[in-house]
Amino acid sequence: MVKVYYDDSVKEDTLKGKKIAVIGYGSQGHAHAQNLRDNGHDVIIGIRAGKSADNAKADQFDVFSVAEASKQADVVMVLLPDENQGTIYEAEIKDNLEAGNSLVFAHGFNIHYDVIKPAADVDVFLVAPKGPGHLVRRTFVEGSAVPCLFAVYQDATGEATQNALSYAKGVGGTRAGVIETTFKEETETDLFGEQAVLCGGTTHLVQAGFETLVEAGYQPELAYFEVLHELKLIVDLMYEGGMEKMRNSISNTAEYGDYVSGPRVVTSDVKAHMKDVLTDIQNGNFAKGFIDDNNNGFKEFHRMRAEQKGHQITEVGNKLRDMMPFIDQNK
Ligand SMILES: NC(=O)C1=CN([C@@H]2O[C@H](COP(=O)(O)OP(=O)(O)OC[C@H]3O[C@@H](n4cnc5c(N)ncnc54)[C@H](OP(=O)(O)O)[C@@H]3O)[C@@H](O)[C@H]2O)C=CC1
Ligand SMILES: CC[C@](O)(C(C)=O)C(=O)O
Ligand SMILES: [Mg+2]
Ligand SMILES: [Mg+2]
Repeated sequence: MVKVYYDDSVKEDTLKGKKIAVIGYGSQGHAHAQNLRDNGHDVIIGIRAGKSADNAKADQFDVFSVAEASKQADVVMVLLPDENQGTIYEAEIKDNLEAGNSLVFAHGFNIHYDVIKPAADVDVFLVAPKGPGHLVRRTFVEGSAVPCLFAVYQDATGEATQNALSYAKGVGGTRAGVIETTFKEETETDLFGEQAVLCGGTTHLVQAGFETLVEAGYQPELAYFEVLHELKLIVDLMYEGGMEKMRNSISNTAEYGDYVSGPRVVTSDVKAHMKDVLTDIQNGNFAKGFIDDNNNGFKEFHRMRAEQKGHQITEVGNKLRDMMPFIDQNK
């Protein structure tokens, strides 16, 4: 049985009194920095000039360049885009780490795929929230939390595990549960989850459902409510009580249709394709494609982003959400 760490399991808050530099103030950065500070940690921000830096200053943080923050800190948490971490680490972080410092990540990508090769005298660990950064902050403020994973890649001081747990507690993760993993397992499962189910799988399932209804002559607005808006309400029930609670709340008609038609849509072919996706993650093909495209100015990424934005579901959704003031699109 896996050990799950909760607040009570982390007796030694070893990072209290140490200086933590959060590098980057985007989705994860703003949440880690604010949650850690609210839990009594000493946090500074390392960031370039621009919107994120302005946000960090507006949130009353001391803001420095990436190099200066890395130099001042005992713990350097790298919350930059994965595709830029290698370059910024070489230019601004590497030479500012001292023996015994901690180099920390929220995703194992750059260590696992050998982009960043840290010096042997620093601790290297990850604390990876299993949820979007804005929800890491929102749930923390509401009194709950997003669960986290932690993993130790390199333990130079002998204190890396305790420090990782102290960090996980600082961002609120131990309120919900924190599980130990490895950089390999975190990287591969996170990439698989976001590609096959959480993001890629879900968006393309929703779009296919929307297109099927619209192409059959049904109203696009109705199709949006049916396959996108209501998805949240269904997933909320699964979040609260698993598939059982959701199936208990829907009609018998819907539950019967779930069993009869679900497997007609998500066929054994789909699982075979999922296995292909996992293989490309495990053998490094996905990482190579992502890194190569970034080196090529992200041409393919920007083409796909523009194509998706042009889909009819975007326009219909924007119009319908504008009519629902209780949905705060800027939250
Ligand atoms: N998004 C998420 O919810 C999750 C992310 N992660 C991981 O967390 C890490 C951060 O991802 P995420 O929060 O999405 O990243 P974001 O893109 O939201 O934020 C990146 C931050 O890095 C800053 N930045 C970019 N380039 C530079 C630079 N050259 N110098 C200094 N600062 C720079 C950006 O500032 P600017 O405004 O100036 O561009 C921004 O503040 C990644 O490893 C990711 O895999 C893990 C779990 C979930
Ligand atoms: C699901 C996407 C994610 O892995 C996350 C929010 O956990 C990410 O990389 O943003
Ligand atoms: Mg994730
Ligand atoms: Mg991810």
